[in-house]
Amino acid sequence: MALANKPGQKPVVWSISGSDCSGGAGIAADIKTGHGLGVEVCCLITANTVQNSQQVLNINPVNIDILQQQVDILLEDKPPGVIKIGLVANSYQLNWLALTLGKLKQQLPGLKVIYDPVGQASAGGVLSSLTSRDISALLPLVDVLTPNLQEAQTLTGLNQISAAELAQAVTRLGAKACIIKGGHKPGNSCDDYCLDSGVNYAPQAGENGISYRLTSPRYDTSYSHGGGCSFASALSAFIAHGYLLRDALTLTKAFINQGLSACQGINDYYGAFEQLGWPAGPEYFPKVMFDNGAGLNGAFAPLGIRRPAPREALKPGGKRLGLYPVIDSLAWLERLLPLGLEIIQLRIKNTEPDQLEQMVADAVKMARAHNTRLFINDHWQLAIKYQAYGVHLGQEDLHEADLAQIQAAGLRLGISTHGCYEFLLAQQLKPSYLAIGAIYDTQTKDMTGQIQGLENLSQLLTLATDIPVVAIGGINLERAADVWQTGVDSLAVVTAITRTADLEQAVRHFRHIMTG
Ligand SMILES: Cc1ncc(COP(=O)(O)OP(=O)(O)O)c(N)n1
Ligand SMILES: Cc1nc(C(=O)O)sc1CCOP(=O)(O)O
Ligand SMILES: [Mg+2]
Repeated sequence: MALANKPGQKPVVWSISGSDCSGGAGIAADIKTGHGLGVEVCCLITANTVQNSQQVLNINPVNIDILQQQVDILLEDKPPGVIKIGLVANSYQLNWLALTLGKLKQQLPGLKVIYDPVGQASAGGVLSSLTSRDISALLPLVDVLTPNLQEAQTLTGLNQISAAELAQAVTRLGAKACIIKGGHKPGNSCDDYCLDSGVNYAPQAGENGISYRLTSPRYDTSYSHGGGCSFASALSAFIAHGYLLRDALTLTKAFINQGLSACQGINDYYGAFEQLGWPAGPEYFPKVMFDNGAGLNGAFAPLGIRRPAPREALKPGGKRLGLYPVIDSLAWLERLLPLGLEIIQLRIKNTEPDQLEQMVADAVKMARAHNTRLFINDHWQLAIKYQAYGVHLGQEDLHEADLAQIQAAGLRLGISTHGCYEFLLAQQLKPSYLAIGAIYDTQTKDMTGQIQGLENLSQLLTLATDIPVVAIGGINLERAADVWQTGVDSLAVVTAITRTADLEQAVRHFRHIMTG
């Protein structure tokens, strides 16, 4: 996805919410957040509220005729990528909104709707008299609902159940995804729980979607008026930029943590949340809670320079790994091994089990004879059986493979990631390398919705630790220098090797780029 921050290229978010005259919440929060995150915010104001840090005096709903005129005129030249809904002040507005969203969704097929069900001001005071029954009429049109724990309980009428069960109850009411925010729950950490039943393309999502928890330490500050609105508007902005929900939420949490951290320790004045723009440091990013039952404590072995020493130093002398061909046959291996590459992957798809086993056995023997590090894609049991140098696993495989067994057998592990959510998740397993893809569109595999681009790759590299990073997807000789200059440790390629007319020359050119 491209981060279109330049004027004229900004994604458009419509904010349908109330004005807060004290400046912290509602439309004010949405505009400040949108400005910081490179989206254009169009404002459809539902109410002109009278409030300060202590109380809400009046709501003053806006007539739906005015809202309808605004929809009509904006559709002419600023159609939305995302609609963010905040305060819906009365049932007229709610009914109008349900009708209007239904029409807009038909007219604009990619449109996403994010709804932050604002009922109460954080200073105290009721902002909307709508009942949960009223609100539930809107939910089938909502892609992501962002209630806090209390709002989710009110909406579903369910108490004393976990965030996971609450999120399920909310999605049963019609919302495609639900994020239960943990900001108001006491404790040292702040956990947000997400159930995504299919808002975005997510290859590992099962029938019931994916669920996860993002956790961060709690920031001690009451300087957070408008934090809830800013959360939903940041999420809207990231989704408008084209991020998958899981990445948009991870970035949103980092955005919120960054704002709260700027006011850490300030508790004597009830001020507005600080919208500081794009998250600028790894310290603001949450931990992605993940459990595949492997119970791993340690790290996988680093990428030693040559077999067979099992625990050699990571990238000795700071040497980057360079070219990483990903091939599917012994014939390719035979041609590549004499060229003295540091690392090769055998990626075999759709081959009969006996033939597959023989191929893995032979490949391991051949690579060992050339002291080349051979990773086996997918087939981790065979990799262990024949003592390959390493295993490469995709995100889906992480839930099925026995990582503890791979680690105990002394094999290295490489993991594919596609965005900050997967990157942070995989980083916790301390693999031998992390792959990021797809950098560009690729002919080799359907990577719809997961193209990172150089900008996103560079941002992900700011989250990297000392684990080497491999870039993959659409990399060829013309693009190699740009990708290499981001600072990745390796370029993994399929077609740039397998479709070249002159293999030796292609390898030589790649090497030249990577030493330059
Ligand atoms: C270096 C590298 N990065 C990513 C991949 C993709 O692996 P995976 O997600 O397991 O998908 P398939 O390759 O199995 O289609 C890779 N193979 N190598
Ligand atoms: C196998 C694979 N995995 C990717 C990922 O992003 O995880 S992209 C990809 C295809 C790489 O092939 P080529 O170099 O021909 O574009
Ligand atoms: Mg795989």
